[in-house]
This record gives sequence, structure tokens and C-alpha cells, in this order.
Amino acid sequence: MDCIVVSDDENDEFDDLELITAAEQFDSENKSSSKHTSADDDELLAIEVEISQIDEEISRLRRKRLQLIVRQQQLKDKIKLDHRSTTDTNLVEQWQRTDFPWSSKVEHIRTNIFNIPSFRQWQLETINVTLSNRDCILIMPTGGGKSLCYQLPAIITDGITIVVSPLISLVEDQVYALKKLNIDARSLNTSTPREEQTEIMHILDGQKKIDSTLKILYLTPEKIAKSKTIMAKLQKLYETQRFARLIVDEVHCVSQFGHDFRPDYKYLSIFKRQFPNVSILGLTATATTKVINDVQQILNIPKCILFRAPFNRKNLFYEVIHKSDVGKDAFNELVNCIQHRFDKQSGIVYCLSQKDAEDVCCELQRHGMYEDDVGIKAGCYHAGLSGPSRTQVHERWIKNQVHVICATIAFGMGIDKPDVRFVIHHSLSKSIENFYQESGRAGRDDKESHCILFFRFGDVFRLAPMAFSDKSGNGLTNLYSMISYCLNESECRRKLIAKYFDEVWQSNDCNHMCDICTRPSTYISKRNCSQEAAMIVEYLEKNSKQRFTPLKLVEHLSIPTMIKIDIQRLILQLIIDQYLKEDFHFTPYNTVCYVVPGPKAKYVHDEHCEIVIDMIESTKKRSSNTNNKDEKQILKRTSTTPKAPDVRPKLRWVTNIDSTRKSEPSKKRALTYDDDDDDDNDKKDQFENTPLSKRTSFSISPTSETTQSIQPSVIDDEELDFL
Ligand SMILES: Nc1ncnc2c1ncn2[C@@H]1O[C@H](COP(=O)(O)OP(=O)(O)OP(=O)(O)O)[C@@H](O)[C@H]1O
Repeated sequence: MDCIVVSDDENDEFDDLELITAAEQFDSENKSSSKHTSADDDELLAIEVEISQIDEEISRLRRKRLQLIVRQQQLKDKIKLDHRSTTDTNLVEQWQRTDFPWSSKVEHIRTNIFNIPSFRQWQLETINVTLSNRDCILIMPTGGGKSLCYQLPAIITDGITIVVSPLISLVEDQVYALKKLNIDARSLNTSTPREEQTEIMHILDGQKKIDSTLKILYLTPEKIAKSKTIMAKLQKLYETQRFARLIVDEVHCVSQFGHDFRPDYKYLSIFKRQFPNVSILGLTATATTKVINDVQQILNIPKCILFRAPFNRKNLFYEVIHKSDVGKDAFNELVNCIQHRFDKQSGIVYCLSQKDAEDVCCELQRHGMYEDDVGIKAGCYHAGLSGPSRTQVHERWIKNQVHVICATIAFGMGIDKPDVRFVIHHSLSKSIENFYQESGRAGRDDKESHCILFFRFGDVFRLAPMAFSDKSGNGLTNLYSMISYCLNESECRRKLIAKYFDEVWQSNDCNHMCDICTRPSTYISKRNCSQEAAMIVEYLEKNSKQRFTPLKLVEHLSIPTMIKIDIQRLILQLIIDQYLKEDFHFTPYNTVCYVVPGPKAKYVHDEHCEIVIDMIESTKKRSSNTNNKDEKQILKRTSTTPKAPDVRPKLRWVTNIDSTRKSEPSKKRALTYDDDDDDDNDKKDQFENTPLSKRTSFSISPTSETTQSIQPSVIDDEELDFL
């Protein structure tokens, strides 16, 4: 059926025309009678009512149209990917074959060099595609075994495999592991000694071709983007036919739709043009369909073969716990959770800032179960600590001398501890991708492990200014997806993650491995809060001369039908749905976030407006004290933690090497990233070079058990490891 698409503008004109005609008709009818009667008044009123109904209907339809357009695009993207996957499925058998010319070598190296008994799903296929010199993207959960897919082919192929990887710490681990296997691998970054740098340059030049056994060279994206010398050397490598292939680790960083967009990755777009015969293998643990499409376009590999391993880690139990607004109580909840559910087990607690990581670590260390107890054996890890400190705590954790690492996201990629029984997010992540990747560090040994997110209203507005400043421009959208995950109390957590990554989801895929699927459905009630939403919008409109931070707004609102936590949840939902919006005010020292009516505020009064939120009854607050799935969330939490003294003790275990922070300014985008380049130092990202400018986070300072005020507090650039 043909369909005429009328744009909104055209619609407006059409509406206006109709209204004018109706008005003219009304006018002429009125002129014909000399006096107006009460019947005229009635009719006028009726018309006015009808017009306003039509207006409402129009706005409802416009919103519906917008929603449909968004969904239409999502489905188009998905169908495009599915189509490609189906084509790939037909080809899967081809890539599973073991009669390629290299197949016997592959088998030999797998067993004799890597000591791996069998391949995991998509490993053999990816290796075969790679060795066939075809472009490929592999999406495999963290810990799935992506590295093998390029390391093994690198040994078989003549020449040097170039690996672009963003994290120096991860690269160092990889190089160390490969050297232990007698594989010549090196890395070129700012911490590479000068002599080694020169030697590597000579090898790339071909000067030491005969002597060199170099198989894998790791480069950072910054090195490639900013060093003309490196590009010249790669050109030489290509011309002498020794450029085996290009591996792009964390390939989602190429796309600005991704959660970790890094502008320097965009530079990789010239590779296919510059080195057309070199195949590209992109690796990532997390990427939505949109991101993959974008990556293919940017890297110029439209016909690449795509392998997507199932994202569902069946042994991970996902849950969200509501964290107290009061700082001390929030700490106690965390301590209780670890003591009662994960006593002496290995885990990670991810924190928002370096200071948070240190504070949480102190709290854990000083809380013992018994009077003579030394507390939880916790260590701290963040980019502000010196290398030896970080190494020490990491090693102690690996040996189980330290049970819990309290860290910023500087502690992450490349961590390969199999028995991590829990990953707790003490504050929400900046995106679902980040959350999935960070929590995925639990349970690599396939035993049941827990991914717990402690969520509270105030944390959102600590993250929001940074999300707003995100270079990709998608920071807030990503954050809102994360908030939606936390606010949703009725849909399976895994299903929400699956939906986010455009995965096909069967209702029994979760197998009771999330808090939602293990609790009675009566725990939550759904409610249309459009009336309360209208009250909030009206309140802001009436008091437009005042500025309201989110916490201040909650304090000022009095909605008899709702308790505080539900008002907070409603405000978040209204921000996500654009009935409200955040208004950021940047000063040289801090960023303040206010709440104001959003672009859709006027629709909140529509008769058909529906703002449905999941309501939690306060008496049904979930318990963080039990691992028993049936008991979970039924009990009201009671703190059994001994009262701790108020003084902040010194960190133990970690800072015994140097309790001072590093004196040099740390790079905000995590020290783990290599942003330096000797060729082009002055071109370093301006933002990254900002000399220890003060940034702001909001700290909640409890004024009483039930109320809190928000005070902008300043934390150093080096506090933030997570942008
Ligand atoms: N087929 C296999 N069988 C058993 N172990 C394997 C297999 N493939 C890889 N591994 C091991 O799994 C662990 C994780 O592998 P790897 O570091 O490559 O994961 P990854 O997918 O790159 O994870 P991340 O996203 O965290 O970097 C390593 O210890 C590796 O030796």
C-alpha cells in the first residue's frame, strides 16, 4: 500500500488551515445573527472542549509517531544485522572446518603452546577467518578468550601482527603472558624504554629483519594517531609484505555511539585505504547493533564476518539493591552484604571516584564481625596510587591475601582471576556496556557469582555532569539506559541487558538468576503517576525563579500519595522521558545540576499521558544480607555491624608501600590509557591536559536520619578514573 508521509511542518500547516476555515465559518454564522444567546455560549464551550481534545489527540499521536520512528529504526538495524548473521550462519560450517592448509598447525599450537584442551564457541571460526585474510568482528563476553583468536594466528603467519589496544596495563599483562609462552611480543608506548623503542623501529623498518622473531606488536591508538613516524614505519612494514594483520582490541571505541568512544580510534579509518591487503580483526565484549554498523563503516570493512557469542553468562546472578541516602548507612549496607554473603570470598567493589574507593576500603577494613576481628581484608586500587602500590594490592588479591578490592574502573580490563565471587557496584556505572563489562569480571570459573548494584538517587547526579561532558555526546543517553535498568523492578535483569544488546531472549534464559525472577510478583506494583508528574512539573513552573537541585526538589515536594523513594524514582523517570531535564551550571570549580521542566513538560497534562513506574513498598525493601534466593528482598534490612568510630583510619594493606598519592598530575581519562607521544606531545587532548583543574561532585551530607542536604564538594581531576 502506498503511503504518503506528511512531515510535522506540513501537518502544522494543515491543522492551521482547518482551524482558519472553521473560525471563518464560525465568524460568518455569528455575523448573521444579531444577538448572542446562551445556546451560542454552550456551543462555544463545546467547541473549545472539542478543540482541546483534538489538540491532545494530535500531541498524543505525534508522540506515538516519534516512538514508532525510533522503534522502526531499531528494527531496521536489527533486521540488517540478523540478515548478515543468517548469512554467516550458512557460512559457519565453512569456518568450522578442520581441513584448511593451516588446520594441523592450529591444533598443534593450541595444545602444545597454549595448553588449551579445546576451542570455545567462535574461537576456531574466528581463527580460520583470520587466517583466510578476511575481515572479521568478534563479540565475545569478557573473559571469553578473544586474545587467543589473534595470538594463535600470529604465530602461524609470517610477519608482524599489529594490535591496537587502549590500555597499557592490559598490554603489559598480555606481553608478559606471551613471553612466558616463548612468543616474541612487544609493546610500544610511553613506558617503553628508549633503546627498545629504537630497536622496534628498526625491526619495523626491516633493518633487523633477519634477526627479528617479533610476532606481535601492541600499539596504543594514541601512538598511531599522533605519531607520523609510526605510520611511516607501518607503511614500510606493508611495502615489505611483513604486515600480517591488524587487530583492533576494544573495537567499540571506534564508534561514538559506543560507551567508550575514543577519538584517536577514528584514525584507524585510514588503514583499509592505506593497507588494503591487510585484514582487520575487531574484538569487543560489548557492542550494540548500531555500534557494530558504525564500526564497519568507519573501518571500511562492510563485508566483514561477524561472530557474536551469546552474551548471557548463566552463572552470574544480577541484582539491584537500594542504597541508603545516608552515607553511614550506605557503608553499613555494603559491609553487611559482604560479611553475610561473601565472607572471605574474592570480590571487587567498584566506586565512583578515587576518594570513594579509599573511603569504602577504610570502612571495610575497620568493620569486623567479632570484637577482635580485623575487619574485611580489603585493598584499594585506583589510578592515583603509584605503580608499586597497585601491583602490590593486585598481587595480594590474586593470592587471596586481600579478599576485596575497592577500585575505580582503572582496575579492570585484563583481570583474569577465575574465582571472583562477587562484583559490587557501590554506585551505578556510566552505561549498560560498562556495567556489563565490569560485572562480567565475576565468575570466570563458571561457578555461581553475584553482580550487585547499589543504587540511589543522589549518585545519578554525581555522574550526570560527567556524562553530560562526555566527548561522544551520548553520555547522558548511556547514563539514562543505566538508570532505566536500575528503576525497572518488574522485568528480568538479564532480559533488560539482552534487549539493550539486541539479543534474542527466551523467557527461561534467566533460570532464576536475577533478583526480579526470584521474588514474588506481588512485591512490586505498577502505577500510572501522571497526576503526580503533573504536580512536579507545575511546582517547577510555579517556582521558576527558584533553582532546584534534584535533592532539594525532593525535599520541597509534598506529594501525599507517594513516599520519598518513589518521588525520587518518579523524578528520574521524568528526566529519562524528558518531562523534566537537567540543567548544568559549570563554574571554574564545580558543576551544579538543577532540575527544570523538560521539552515534553507540556504533555504531562494530557489526558492520555501515562507515566508508569514500578512502586516499591518501603516495608518490602530488599535484604542484602542473604544469599538465599527465596529470602532475598523480603526482609527489612537491619544493621548488625558494630558501630565504628568516626575518625577515618589509615588504609591498610595497600598504602603500606606509599600512602601518598603520586605527585604528578594524573590523566583524567585513567592512567591506564596512553595519551603520550614523543612525536607530538603538544597535540595532546586539551581536556586531558587541564592542569589539575578542580571538578565537582556532589556529596550528600546527612543532616538527620531522614533528611540530607546537597553540598557541592570539590574533588581533584585525579579522583576521576572513569571518563
Ligand atoms: N578455549 C579455551 N579453553 C580454556 N581457556 C581458555 C580458552 N580460550 C581462552 N582461555 C583462557 O581464558 C582466559 C581469558 O581469555 P582472554 O584474556 O583472551 O579473554 P578476553 O575475551 O580477551 O577477556 P577481556 O574482554 O577481559 O579482555 C585466559 O586465561 C585464557 O587463557
